[in-house]
Amino acid sequence: MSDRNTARFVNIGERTNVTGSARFKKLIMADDYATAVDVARQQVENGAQVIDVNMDEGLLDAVHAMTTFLKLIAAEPDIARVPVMIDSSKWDVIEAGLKCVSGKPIVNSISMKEGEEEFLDHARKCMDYGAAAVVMAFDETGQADTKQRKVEICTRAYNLLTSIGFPPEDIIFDPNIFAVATGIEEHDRYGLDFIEAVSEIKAACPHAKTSGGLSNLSFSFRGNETVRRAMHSVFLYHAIPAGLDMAIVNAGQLDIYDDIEPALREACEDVILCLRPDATERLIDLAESYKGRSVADEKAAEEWRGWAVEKRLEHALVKGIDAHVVDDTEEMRALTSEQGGRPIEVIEGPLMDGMNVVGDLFGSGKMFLPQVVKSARVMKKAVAHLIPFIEAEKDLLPEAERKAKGKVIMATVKGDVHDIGKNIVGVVLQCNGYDVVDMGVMVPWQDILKSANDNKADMIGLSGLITPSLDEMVSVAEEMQRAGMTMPLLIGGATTSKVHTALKIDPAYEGPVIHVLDASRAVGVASRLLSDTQRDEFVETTASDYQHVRDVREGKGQSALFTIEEARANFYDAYLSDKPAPPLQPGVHAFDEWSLADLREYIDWTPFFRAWELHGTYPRILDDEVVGETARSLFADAQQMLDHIVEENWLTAKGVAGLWPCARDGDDVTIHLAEEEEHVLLPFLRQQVKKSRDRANFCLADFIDPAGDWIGGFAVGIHGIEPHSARFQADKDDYSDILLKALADRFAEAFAERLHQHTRTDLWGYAPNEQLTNEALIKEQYRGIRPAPGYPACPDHSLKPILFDLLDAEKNVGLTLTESFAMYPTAAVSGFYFGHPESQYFGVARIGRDQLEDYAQRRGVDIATAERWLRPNLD
Ligand SMILES: C[S@@+](CC[C@H](N)C(=O)[O-])C[C@H]1O[C@@H](n2cnc3c(N)ncnc32)[C@H](O)[C@@H]1O
Repeated sequence: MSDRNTARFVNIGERTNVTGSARFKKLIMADDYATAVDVARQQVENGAQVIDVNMDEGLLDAVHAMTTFLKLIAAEPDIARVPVMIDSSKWDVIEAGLKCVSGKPIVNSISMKEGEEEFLDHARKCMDYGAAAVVMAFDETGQADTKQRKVEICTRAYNLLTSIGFPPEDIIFDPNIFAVATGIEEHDRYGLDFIEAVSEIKAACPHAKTSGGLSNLSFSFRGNETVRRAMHSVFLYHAIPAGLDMAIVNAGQLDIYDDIEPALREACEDVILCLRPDATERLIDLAESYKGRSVADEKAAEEWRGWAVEKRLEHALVKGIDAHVVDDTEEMRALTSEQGGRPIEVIEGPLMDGMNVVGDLFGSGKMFLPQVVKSARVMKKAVAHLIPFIEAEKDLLPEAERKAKGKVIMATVKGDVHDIGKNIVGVVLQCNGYDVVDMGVMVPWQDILKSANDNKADMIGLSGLITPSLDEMVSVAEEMQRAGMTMPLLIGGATTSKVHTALKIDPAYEGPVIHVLDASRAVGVASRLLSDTQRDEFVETTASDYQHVRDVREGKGQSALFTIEEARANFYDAYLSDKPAPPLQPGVHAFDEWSLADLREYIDWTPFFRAWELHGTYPRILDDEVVGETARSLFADAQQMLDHIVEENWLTAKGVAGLWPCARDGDDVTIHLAEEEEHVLLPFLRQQVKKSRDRANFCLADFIDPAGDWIGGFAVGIHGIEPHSARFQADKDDYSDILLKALADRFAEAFAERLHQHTRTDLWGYAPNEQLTNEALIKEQYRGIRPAPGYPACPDHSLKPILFDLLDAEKNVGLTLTESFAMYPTAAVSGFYFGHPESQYFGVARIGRDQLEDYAQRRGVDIATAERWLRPNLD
């Protein structure tokens, strides 16, 4: 905003509002009032002259929260010097608040929504407390949207209020700021109508003031802070001279009008003042180039655009900025051509030089994965621009091919659908000059071997996330051996390990086998394998390292096991009188479309950063000295994509939860499906490793009463990523594609958390009054557990078909299982619910031959099948 405007304009701080600030909400929900008071203090320090306080949140006792908070800030002289705006849609909360404020309060808000009588009743109460009141332009028929309605309603309210002696200087009209640039034509005049209405209201209602909630205006640009700030400043620049006295704003976030980039300022002005029919489109187009940029970035941005084209390309690659890369690549190509050069030289010269800088920074730990993936996106866009030129030249110069450092076949093995890790490694290799043939997911060994031969590949990289994939990788190695291949085999993915690679995969194949710990090691491994000078030594060192792992394992012997009978005798003796009461709502409950906006609040962000190989706990990671900057930028991009996902309904969250009567029968839990007179057996495994006397040999069945009890199950899945993923891939945008997949995974986990909570409070209802913050949920500070098949307490993935049948998960959630029991869509979670207060997670670990045979018999399968299912728990 301009300096000339600020003098008499009043900023109302908006951060002490649980509906508008996730952080403030978190603090209040966690009863952390001390930090919440600091939020108010910061608002005042940042220039807020009034602070708006809102505690309208379904799970909160808003009266209690409002009174507690107001009393606390009343005791802080540096905060209490500014008036408080008590903001609630509930009158009892407002009245409770009025009782706690010592200075002049402001009520936000009253209106004629419920008719004149209630309006005047509330107005009289405000007068009793000496409070000013925000009067919304809202009447019995709804909110005022046009200028005419705004003026009409406010004038009518003014006449009513002054007729009962309400002081006109205590009236603050809020004629509703609505979102503009939404793409809906009727919204085009919203900004202008507000500004013009303010001017007319001020003329018609002497001494009354006007206000508005500014953040609505720019709602269409959520996540794009630069554009939002510019819109707000431009809006105020015009609304204040028209008579706007105050607005609810983030006081620390207003730009100086004259400092806004002229093109952006003009585009905002066109939208807000409705100056041209294509104003929205123009602003949206322009907004693209401001995405994810801070004000400091922008200043830097202007500077680098003046550099020489080679430097600009390098800068774009290192910073991952794709906004101008096609123009710059074209400029470079034209320049090269003028000097008699060929288009391929643009790749081999400046683009590869830039990527080498990226590679060096990544290799030396000065750059991190998300940035590298962004750089790769820039590179791909540049290369895509050059390809037609290179191809057009091919007839003339058939040898004009890019010389790759090597060719790598990448695949997620048969039965597995997870590909985030594989995609990240693929991108990292590509941007370091390797040709990557990405075969996708669920690839059978036959196809992998064929593609390796057809493409004359230099190596194969296998990826997998679930434990059955480990076996599949052994099969690929065996088949490569049988086919007489010699190329290196790279192994990666969450459940893979150096030990498993050394013990199981390496012995199956005589060629080099290398476990790649994470994407940051992939380039180092690939380059050493292809280096004339380093290869032999690297292969030998790794092989002897793996031999050493095998020797140690051999010499160490294995932990002693109880017999299965001894282990059962040492079961965990839960205090069964504490078992949960029967559910309030037994049976199966399907949820077709759980609100994504609700799930967003339940996201656990720490694993999100881990997926991008940024290690640290959220939110501290954002301030981490080393990775903080990258984490913040990645997080901002994630928020921006989340805004789109939620507002434009990109994804659908489907879930199902079931609660069934059951009883423990040895290590089985028998579920009684009453209506069908049918029994379903859930066979669990028991720890067999010898324990000292006071430690039990756990089995999940131990948490269930043999005399009768209840157990639950759930499955959730996130649908709908495909069209968006395809769009990103078509746009050569791996960064957004990986981001989307990682966010879909986050939604699945958040849904599992949310549904478990709903089960405890409502469906099962054994914890009806539970009120935990998201942090407490993530720390599992609730009663009960939700063990997932494939995880250590129930490691057998083959329990999933049983669970899916009970829940009818295919129909209710649209989930299917691969032959290795991986769930599809990939962003999915399933598991059991145990409600006993002593139920806990543990690891089954190694089991004996006796339990294997017993388990095979209980499941009604042959030993070989049981062996396949339980392989990770055998020797
Ligand atoms: C993998 S984390 C996921 C939650 C995390 N907040 C997230 O968003 O990614 C925790 C879940 O894994 C499963 N889990 C963890 N340890 C387990 C164990 N020992 N046995 C069975 N399931 C386990 C449970 O389903 C638990 O809720």
